[in-house]
Amino acid sequence: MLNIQGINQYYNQSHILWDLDLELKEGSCSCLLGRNGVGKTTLLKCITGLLPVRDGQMSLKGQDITRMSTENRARSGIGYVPQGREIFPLLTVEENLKISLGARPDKARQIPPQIYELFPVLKEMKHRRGGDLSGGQQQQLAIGRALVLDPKLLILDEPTEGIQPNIVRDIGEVIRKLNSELGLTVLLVEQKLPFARRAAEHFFIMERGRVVANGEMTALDDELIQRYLTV
Ligand SMILES: Nc1ncnc2c1ncn2[C@@H]1O[C@H](COP(=O)(O)OP(=O)(O)OP(=O)(O)O)[C@@H](O)[C@H]1O
Repeated sequence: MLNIQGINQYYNQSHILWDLDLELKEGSCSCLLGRNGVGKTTLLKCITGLLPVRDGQMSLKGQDITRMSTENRARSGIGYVPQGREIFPLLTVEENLKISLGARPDKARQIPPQIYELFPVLKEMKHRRGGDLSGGQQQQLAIGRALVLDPKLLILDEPTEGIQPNIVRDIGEVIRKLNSELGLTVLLVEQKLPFARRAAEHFFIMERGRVVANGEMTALDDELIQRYLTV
């Protein structure tokens, strides 16, 4: 459903992504792995349109999105939960969720009830300011905000970073549910291997701006871990 072919990306003169290819199958749940600085976040930002690619091609469900704006990619079905969550601390939980409503093609005015069903804590706290929530609650809010747009592909950048273990478990369950029950295609960047193994069925490993290995999560063995992931 997402097809990336030969993309190159630069920060000024620094060449970060090198002829990178990646393909996500419809309904799959994949984890992007790799040591710090190999280009994982950069790749996610290229997929969402936050960063331009110099060349190469990206398509979503057959539609060329390579030069499409971030807003139009969101409307086309790409949901993004950024690293560090980036919620609006002074807006309430409800306002944080409503901000995305304007971009829905159907111009819905109400927050889809499913979001409060997935994250009951957001309903309980809907009048609280985003900045007053715990890290785990803010992460749930960031995922909820991405879901407001009813995405087909959900991209999450380190969703468990700095979050207490019981909430990490909840987030893992929500990701599984979104993928297996609601059919969303999921791509996440994750440093915690046990979480990655539980949440995703496929892996992609990046090194120096390229995808150097990929496969079923069950094939992620000690040799690959030693070679590409151990610090
Ligand atoms: N805004 C920027 N300007 C210049 N260089 C950048 C910028 N953002 C990232 N880089 C560099 O690009 C490279 C890839 O960074 P990126 O954040 O994509 O890696 P990553 O694999 O996500 O790492 P991490 O696991 O630490 O988040 C790194 O060398 C980083 O220093």
